[in-house]
Amino acid sequence: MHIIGAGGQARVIIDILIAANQAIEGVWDESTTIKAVLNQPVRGNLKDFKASGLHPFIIAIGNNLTRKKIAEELNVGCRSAIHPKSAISALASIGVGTVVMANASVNVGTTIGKHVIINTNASVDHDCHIGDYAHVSPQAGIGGGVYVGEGTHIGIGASVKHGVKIGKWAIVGAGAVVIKDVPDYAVIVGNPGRILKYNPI
Ligand SMILES: CC(=O)SCCNC(=O)CCNC(=O)[C@H](O)C(C)(C)COP(=O)(O)OP(=O)(O)OC[C@H]1O[C@@H](n2cnc3c(N)ncnc32)[C@H](O)[C@@H]1OP(=O)(O)O
Repeated sequence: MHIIGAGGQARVIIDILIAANQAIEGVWDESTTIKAVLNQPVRGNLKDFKASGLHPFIIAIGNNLTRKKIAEELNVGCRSAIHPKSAISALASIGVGTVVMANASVNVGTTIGKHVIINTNASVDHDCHIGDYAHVSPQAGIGGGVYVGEGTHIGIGASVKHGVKIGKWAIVGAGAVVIKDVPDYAVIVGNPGRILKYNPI
């Protein structure tokens, strides 16, 4: 697998691939100063990678919008990375380019989109929909039947009540407790969650 990105997300994904006994072929990043990540050499930038035609690859970029932009440029040959110690229902689906980290759980009937991050210890319960390019942070808990729109970031330790609908490109702040629907682009903090502002992207 080729890794696009050479930051913290790349380190985590390389660790997952090692745990899953998958070979790492190289890392690709715009930085000219980072030469290697966890002993994996940086072989070139995104343009070099595109020109190489190499695959499969995974986009190891934490920023949801940047991940989307790169995914739209490199749309063939992408794979997901699933930690062997995650618990994914056989009746759930995981999209291409999605990362599921250690001790995360995805329950029955849930659909996870493409290029999503389900971070360490996150719990996504039954019959949820997690949109493309979303990120469910460590220790976040998503109840049954929750809808999360494209590009939305659920912050670390946040809780989302069952049945809630969260719009696209929203941010649920660290530790927030979401008990009612959240509009597109809203930034939610606190318990109960309230709108702090709107995400300007
Ligand atoms: C492996 C990993 O690391 S995964 C990444 C995990 N990271 C996260 O989950 C981060 C999630 N992001 C947050 O919680 C952020 O604080 C955000 C997006 C909610 C707000 O960020 P900013 O827009 O920079 O807000 P800022 O820090 O300026 O705070 C604005 C106000 O909101 C309050 N606030 C910010 N975040 C929170 C929060 N999570 N809960 C409660 N209040 C908050 C601040 O105290 C401040 O209040 P004040 O005006 O009364 O002083």
